[in-house]
Amino acid sequence: MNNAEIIISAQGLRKSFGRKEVLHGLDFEVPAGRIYGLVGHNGAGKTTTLNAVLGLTNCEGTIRVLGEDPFARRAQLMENVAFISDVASLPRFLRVRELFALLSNIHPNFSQEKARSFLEGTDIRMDAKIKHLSKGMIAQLHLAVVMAIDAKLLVLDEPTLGLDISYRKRFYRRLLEDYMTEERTLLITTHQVDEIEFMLSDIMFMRDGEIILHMQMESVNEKFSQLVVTDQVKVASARSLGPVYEETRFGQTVMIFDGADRGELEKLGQVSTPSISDLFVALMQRPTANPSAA
Ligand SMILES: Nc1ncnc2c1ncn2[C@@H]1O[C@H](COP(=O)(O)OP(=O)(O)OP(=O)(O)O)[C@@H](O)[C@H]1O
Repeated sequence: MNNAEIIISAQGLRKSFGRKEVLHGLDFEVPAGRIYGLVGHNGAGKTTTLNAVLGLTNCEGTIRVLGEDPFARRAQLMENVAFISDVASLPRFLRVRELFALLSNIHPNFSQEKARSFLEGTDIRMDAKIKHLSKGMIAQLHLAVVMAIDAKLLVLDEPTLGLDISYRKRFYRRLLEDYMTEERTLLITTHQVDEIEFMLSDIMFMRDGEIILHMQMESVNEKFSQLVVTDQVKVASARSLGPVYEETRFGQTVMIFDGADRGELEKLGQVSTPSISDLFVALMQRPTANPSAA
C-alpha cells in the first residue's frame, strides 16, 4: 500500500466565494485502490473539494489528480476520471440505446458492451426513453454508464440521493463487486454513511472547510473505542478515563474514547468500535479531532 500510486494530492488547498473562504488549506493524499468516504455536515465543503478534484473549480494551493492539474487539464483528465452527482442529469429525450451510442462517440474509455451487460437483470430496456424511466431506474442507468467507463478515479457525490433503501444497497454492492479493483479509486460523499461503512477503506471528516480526521478504517478500529456502561456505579470511573464524547441512550451511558486501553474499558462495560456515524457525531464536538493526521 505504501508504494501505491498517489491518485489525488492536495497541499494548502483554499477556496473562497467572494470574501468567504470555504476551504481553509486542505492537505491530503489519496492512494490508488482505496475507497474513501468524505463525511461532513451540510456546507462543510465536501462538494467544493470534489469540484476541485474534478477541475470544476479553480482553487488556491496545489491539487494534482493523476499527476495533473485538474483545472488546467480537465479534458484530458476526464478520460480517466468518472463522476456521479445528485445534480448530474442524463439527456431525458434520448433512448437508452442512443445514449450509449452518444457516449461511445464522446468518451474514449466507454464500453457499450459493458454498459449493456450492467443493465441485464434490470427492467431497463435498450429502446426505453430516459424520460419514461423511474428515479431508481435512472440511478441504475447512471451507474451502468459510469461502470462502463474504464476510469482510474470514480467520484460519487451523494450518488443515491432520493433512492429507496433496497436500491441504495444494490447500488453499492454492484459498485463493489463489479467495478472496484486494485487500480481503481473511489471517493464517495453521502449523509448515509452507515450504508457505505462496510466498503470503505479510509474516511475523511470535514468540518467548516477543514479536514478534522483522515484515517484508514483499520486505524479507526485501533484508535477509537465505544463503551456502553449499564452499571451506573461505574460511570464515574469510565469518565475518569477521559472520553471524548458521552451521551445517554435508553438509560445507558455511551462513551467514545480516543486511544484508551480496551482492557481497562472492558472492566466497566461493553466495548466495541464506534460506527462511523457515532464517531462523526463525537468528533464534531471537539475543537480538533486529529490535527497531525491527513
Ligand atoms: N457557487 C457558490 N457560491 C457561493 N458560495 C458557495 C458556492 N458553492 C458553495 N458555496 C458555499 O461553500 C460552502 C461549502 O459548500 P459545499 O457545497 O462544498 O458543502 P457540502 O459539504 O458539499 O454541503 P452539502 O452536504 O450540503 O452538499 C457553503 O457555505 C456554501 O454555501
